[in-house]
Amino acid sequence: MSNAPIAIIGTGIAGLSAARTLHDAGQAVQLFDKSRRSGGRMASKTIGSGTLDLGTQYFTARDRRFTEIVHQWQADGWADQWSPSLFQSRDGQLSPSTDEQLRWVGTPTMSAITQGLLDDLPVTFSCRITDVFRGEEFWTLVDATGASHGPFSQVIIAVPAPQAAALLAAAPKLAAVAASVAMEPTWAVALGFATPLETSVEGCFVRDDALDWIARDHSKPGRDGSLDTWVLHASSQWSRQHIDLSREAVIELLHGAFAELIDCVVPAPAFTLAHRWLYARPTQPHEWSALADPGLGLYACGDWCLSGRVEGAWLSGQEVARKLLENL
Ligand SMILES: Cc1cc2nc3c(=O)[nH]c(=O)nc-3n(C[C@H](O)[C@H](O)[C@H](O)COP(=O)(O)OP(=O)(O)OC[C@H]3O[C@@H](n4cnc5c(N)ncnc54)[C@H](O)[C@@H]3O)c2cc1C
Ligand SMILES: NC(=O)c1ccc[n+]([C@@H]2O[C@H](COP(=O)([O-])OP(=O)(O)OC[C@H]3O[C@@H](n4cnc5c(N)ncnc54)[C@H](O)[C@@H]3O)[C@@H](O)[C@H]2O)c1
Repeated sequence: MSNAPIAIIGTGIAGLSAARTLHDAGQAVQLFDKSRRSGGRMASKTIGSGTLDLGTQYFTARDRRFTEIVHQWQADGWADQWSPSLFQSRDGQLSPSTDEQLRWVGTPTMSAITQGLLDDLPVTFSCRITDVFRGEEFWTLVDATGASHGPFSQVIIAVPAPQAAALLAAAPKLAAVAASVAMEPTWAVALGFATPLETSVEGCFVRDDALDWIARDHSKPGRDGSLDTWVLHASSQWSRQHIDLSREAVIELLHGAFAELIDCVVPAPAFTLAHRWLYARPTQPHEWSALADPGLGLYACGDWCLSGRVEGAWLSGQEVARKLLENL
């Protein structure tokens, strides 16, 4: 057995779930991410004095193992329950839609969870891995600048399926599985109002043309900042149809749809932002848990291996760590 560390590509919840478990089992890990910080689709955006959750809005916990870890995160101060005043909108009709479901958010921002998991594990940010190849004994990673990283004993790829497919070239069967997963885009828009909107809506499931979900970000626990902030998510279909639209045009259209939907006057926002998530969610859930070629030492995990939600991504990371440890 070699002393070379295990490389993990991706510091979203799946990669970090695996990293933490491997580290706790005494394995050395080295993480890489193309972004400047951890979180992936659970990342939060800093806007002036506050922050916004532009991707994941909340998460639910149905699996016992995930429920236990979420309670641990709550005890650590990284997560808390969010009980928004919930509505739904169908055919332009807004109506209350309360339920009993427990919903969780990171505190004070969604990214607090991945930051907590990352802690002081070794990580290289702003490093897009473009090639993963195996020599006689060890793995080497190559980044977009052409620089090499290694040697590594094993590699875990924890990125969205279409990006994972290219990095799994050394294991064609795994690459083919990843390549078979279609992922849908989501346009996200944030609006900040200087004066709070006069509505009791804090979250709304929408089934109209453009929008899919709206949330009063400011209503989540631990959020500060002076603006009344809202996040709007377009439906997969609308996002696909408007995939190449400019940010300004997307803000204008979704702001218009929001103003039509909400039951109050919507003044001009003091702040706007648009973000395009190209690989927001798999078109359907899968039951792979994680992909593994133990002989080679190449593994893959991510939300696309399970439910396409935070819970599925975390469970997939657990499963990849379990498989890897089992094969050491
Ligand atoms: C708009 C939106 C709303 C959502 N809402 C919810 C919700 O309300 N509830 C819920 O449960 N889930 C929601 N989700 C889904 C949830 O965010 C994901 O299921 C989960 O965060 C996926 O985690 P992951 O670790 O698998 O992938 P990611 O979070 O995508 O992490 C992958 C990481 O890999 C990095 N990366 C990619 N390619 C490379 C490369 N070549 N080299 C280096 N790094 C690379 C990326 O920068 C990223 O940090 C939402 C997603 C989006 C986009
Ligand atoms: N936009 C994206 O890219 C993206 C990606 C992944 C997940 N998501 C969203 O994340 C959420 C996570 O799913 P979950 O199962 O953890 O959460 P959940 O149980 O709250 O919601 C699941 C789905 O059930 C319906 N629903 C739930 N409560 C409702 C209510 N009170 N009134 C009306 N409809 C209600 C909605 O259609 C909702 O999408 C979903 O809403 C999903 O659409 C979005």
